[in-house]
Amino acid sequence: MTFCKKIMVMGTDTDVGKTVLSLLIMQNLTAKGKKPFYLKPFQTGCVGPSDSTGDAAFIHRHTPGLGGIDPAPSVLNCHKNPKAPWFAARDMGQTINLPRTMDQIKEKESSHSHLVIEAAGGLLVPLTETLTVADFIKQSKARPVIAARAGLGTINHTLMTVECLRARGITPGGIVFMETPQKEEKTSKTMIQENMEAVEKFSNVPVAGFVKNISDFQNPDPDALKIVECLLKSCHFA
Ligand SMILES: Nc1ncnc2c1ncn2[C@@H]1O[C@H](COP(=O)(O)OP(=O)(O)OP(=O)(O)O)[C@@H](O)[C@H]1O
Ligand SMILES: C[C@H](N)[C@H](N)CCCCCC(=O)O
Ligand SMILES: [Mg+2]
Repeated sequence: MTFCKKIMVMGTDTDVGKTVLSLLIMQNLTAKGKKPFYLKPFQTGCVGPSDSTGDAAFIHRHTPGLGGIDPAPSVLNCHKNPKAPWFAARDMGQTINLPRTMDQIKEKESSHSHLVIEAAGGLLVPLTETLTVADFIKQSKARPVIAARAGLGTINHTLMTVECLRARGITPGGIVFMETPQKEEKTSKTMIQENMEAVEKFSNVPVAGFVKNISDFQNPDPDALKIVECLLKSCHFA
């Protein structure tokens, strides 16, 4: 596998921890003296590109050196309603222009050493009436890593995501399980281990680990940073 300067943080669903995983990757690279650029090409539920509640603002708030910098250049398509990009754009009388978005990404690529790109929702979420997030990932040529929920149901969703990528000729670089705040009872350690075992065995994609609940995003647990280091190594991102 060749070294890669573009990583695509994708997920098994919306709300599975893609932004938190992107943050950990940004923090890892920044700590190594690199100057990564975060991109959120399709942000829905977006009041404006500088929106303080958006994913890009979250990344900026918690990445050393980015606090106070306007996150707007990270957001390439901003649509108000919190739904699939196809419909969020359509509600505003617009259509997502994928070729233009790809050009914008290429431009960022030429001016930054590392890009951390966060996809939208899960793999088959529509961007337009004919294109999905999977088409975007394929065209981006970025190395995909998968954020997955840690709890019950994740084996099926994660394995389907891997199959779906492979069916399109896309090779996933690694998987990280995230402890997202859940209303239901906390998932037991045993079940999390079983989930990781099943996914690794049936998918043959390296599982970097399980990121426990982070209480301070400015200072994540050293274990979380170790998992990200292992992920970046396994997918040859440097
Ligand atoms: N390891 C973790 N520790 C603490 N909170 C987490 C963790 N992972 C995710 N979360 C929280 O879970 C929620 C969903 O995570 P996140 O925003 O990263 O999901 P997402 O996949 O990026 O969603 P979207 O599809 O909207 O971009 C957020 O409130 C986030 O802060
Ligand atoms: C609004 C949300 N946070 C995401 N950005 C968009 C998620 C779209 C999910 C569509 C679906 O899978 O049904
Ligand atoms: Mg997000």
